[in-house]
Amino acid sequence: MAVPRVTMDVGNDAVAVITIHNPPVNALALPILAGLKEKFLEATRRDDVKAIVLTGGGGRFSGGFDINVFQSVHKTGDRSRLPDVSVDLVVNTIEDAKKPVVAAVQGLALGGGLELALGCHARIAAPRAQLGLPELTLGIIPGFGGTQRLPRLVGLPKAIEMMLFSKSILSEEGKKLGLIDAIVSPEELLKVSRQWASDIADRRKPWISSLQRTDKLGSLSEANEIIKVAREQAKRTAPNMPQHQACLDVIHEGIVHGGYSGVLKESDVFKELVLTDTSRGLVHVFFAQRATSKVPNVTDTGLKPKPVKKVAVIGGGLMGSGIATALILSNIYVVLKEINTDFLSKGIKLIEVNVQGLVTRKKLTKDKAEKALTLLKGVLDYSEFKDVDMVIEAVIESIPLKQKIFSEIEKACPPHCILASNTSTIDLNIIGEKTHSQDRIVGAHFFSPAHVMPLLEIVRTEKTSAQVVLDLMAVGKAIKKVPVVVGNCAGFAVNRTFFPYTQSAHILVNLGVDVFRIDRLISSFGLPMGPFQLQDLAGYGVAVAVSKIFADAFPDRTFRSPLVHLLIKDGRNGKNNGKGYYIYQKGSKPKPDSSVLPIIEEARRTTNIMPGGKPITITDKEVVEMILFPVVNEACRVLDEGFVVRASDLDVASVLGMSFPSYRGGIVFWADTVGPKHIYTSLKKWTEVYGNFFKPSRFLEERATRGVPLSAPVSSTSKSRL
Ligand SMILES: C[C@H](O)CC(=O)SCCNC(=O)CCNC(=O)[C@H](O)C(C)(C)COP(=O)(O)OP(=O)(O)OC[C@H]1O[C@@H](n2cnc3c(N)ncnc32)[C@H](O)[C@@H]1OP(=O)(O)O
Repeated sequence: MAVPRVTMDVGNDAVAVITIHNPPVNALALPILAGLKEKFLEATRRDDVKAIVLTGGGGRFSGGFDINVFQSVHKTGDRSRLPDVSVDLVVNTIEDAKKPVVAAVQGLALGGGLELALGCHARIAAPRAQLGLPELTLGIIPGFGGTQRLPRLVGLPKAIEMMLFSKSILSEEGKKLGLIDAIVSPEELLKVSRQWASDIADRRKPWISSLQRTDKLGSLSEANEIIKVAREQAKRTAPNMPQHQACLDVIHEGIVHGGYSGVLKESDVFKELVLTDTSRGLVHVFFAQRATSKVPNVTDTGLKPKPVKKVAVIGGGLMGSGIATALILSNIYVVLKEINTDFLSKGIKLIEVNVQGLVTRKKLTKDKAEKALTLLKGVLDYSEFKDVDMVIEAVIESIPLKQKIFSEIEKACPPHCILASNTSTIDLNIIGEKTHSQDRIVGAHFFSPAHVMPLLEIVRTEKTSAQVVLDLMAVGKAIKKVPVVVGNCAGFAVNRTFFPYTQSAHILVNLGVDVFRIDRLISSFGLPMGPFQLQDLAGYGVAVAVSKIFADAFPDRTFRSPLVHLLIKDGRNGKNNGKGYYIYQKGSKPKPDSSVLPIIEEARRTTNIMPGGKPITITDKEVVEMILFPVVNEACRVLDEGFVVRASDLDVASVLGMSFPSYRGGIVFWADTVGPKHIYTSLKKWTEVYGNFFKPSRFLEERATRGVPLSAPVSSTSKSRL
């Protein structure tokens, strides 16, 4: 691995080009920051240098401060590892240098990388360079002066949008906003930047310190109003995260007391936020997500992914149409197969609606939408399957139907074709039982809506070949999903881990706890909605089918709640027919439906589990724990039985597939934050009172007793299914 370094070359034009070399993204590791200081001081000292250009090697300016440093601060609690860069390097050494500095930006300038460029006296960029301050996604705020300089260059509303929503822009937009001074081709970038720096030194171009500017800030009252609106919005969109309000506090400081005062406050707040649980969770998710692309015996074997250009999707329902949408949006040719013209046109219509929805929400241009739809072809037979590289079956969860389809596609497709199923629960060995192609059979489990949700759970059986897994991972990345490779068991890793979630919610209701209170508490914890609203959204058919599969697979820990059947008997089917636990009316938010209460009473009478026939008294915290600890318990079994490569894969899957709050780091990380011992003793106590559903797993018991985190690697004696 190349050693991170900073180089300096001084040309005949008396311009020193200082270059950051730290592949792949030129992260600002501590030696890089030290190297920058040293080279800037040297350039300032040398008489043969009149101006400086700062750039990054390998076609990228910089992906920002080295996030590994945050991780080591999280492990040690030692904040002194965070360097004092903002004042010492950016203000004193770069912005206040006696020689002008120009940033030559290409590829990307993110976080601390962009902040270095903001401290320069001009910025020249190559086309389509990505510029942004995504620090809030790591639970912190920009810490190298970005909260002060960005508003001064692009105005307060745009700067707040870029920081609070971590929204990056391209250099073309940056030019329009005044963030970038000129856009030139990559070949010309250094030449023009050197000339620009020379021109500033010779006073042919203005020498501007961003921190001193106030022309784009507007009046104090305007600024106050903008910040107030942003605060209200952040309260709604990021209620459990401190960094949003903190960022606005720091921006406000700079508006009221000047940029330098803002920089000082920013530096303090940045360091405080690094040690919050939010930052710990988000930094963990950042690395955990990247770790999912490393799969032992697959990505370390020297195999290369084979191109997948044409995919057949079988079934044009909600899932099939979503999957087809995701594929065509990434330029993959799709054949959609249905059993009759009526279903086929419905499937195609759903895809068109999906694509149009993205255009309406401004996530896709009209041109790209039209181009994507030209890649779709609807068919009623297998004749188009003769040259497909992959089939994704997405029909209803019926074993005989899936077995029939797999026998047919084995004959209809070329021998290299990947045979994937989007089943969310059925054992893949059973699906492929009637074929001779077990090595090509794999699960491609998308989450609904498939063109929006980022997770792709790749289910590998003992027979699936490494090449097939690798190819599917590559397809997943090509369609902008995060592929997580898991083993083959009932519900696979994600649905299996989360099956106790709805179950425990039903136990609580049958113990006398109010459904709407449960939903409110789970939403406040950070999931987008509670278990009952989620059940309404999915429709009760799904709830019945899924609970049957888990009841068969795990009868010892299944709670049979009569509630859903009673709701169906009452003519309810959740959001589908507008009536569930909530009432759904077009254009308004779901309203709790009090007429559901007698049905709940009936369920309670049937189960009769309330101690002494009276509703239990329980705190808000206990409600959340009684719903989530059984999920942690199941996660422990999934880890113990070796169905995921590493614990952090379950964290990523829970965040991207189940919308578990990323700022809590994912299900296992959160459990370790809460403490295995507390989880174990709580489950044990509930088992005594409420039965075996809560019984702690062997893995949890052992780790809690030995004081080992749940995320610590599973011992090599355990059986890995991967
Ligand atoms: C003081 C400052 O204000 C604080 C900061 O600057 S905090 C940092 C702000 N910057 C960011 O948040 C950017 C984070 N990085 C990214 O979003 C993306 O990595 C990227 C857009 C730069 C590149 O994406 P992509 O090309 O898909 O590559 P990706 O797989 O993500 O990253 C490549 C490698 O670089 C590493 N990396 C990326 N950015 C990094 C960073 N800022 N620090 C350390 N490592 C980083 C990744 O961990 C990965 O390592 P691996 O190969 O060992 O898994």
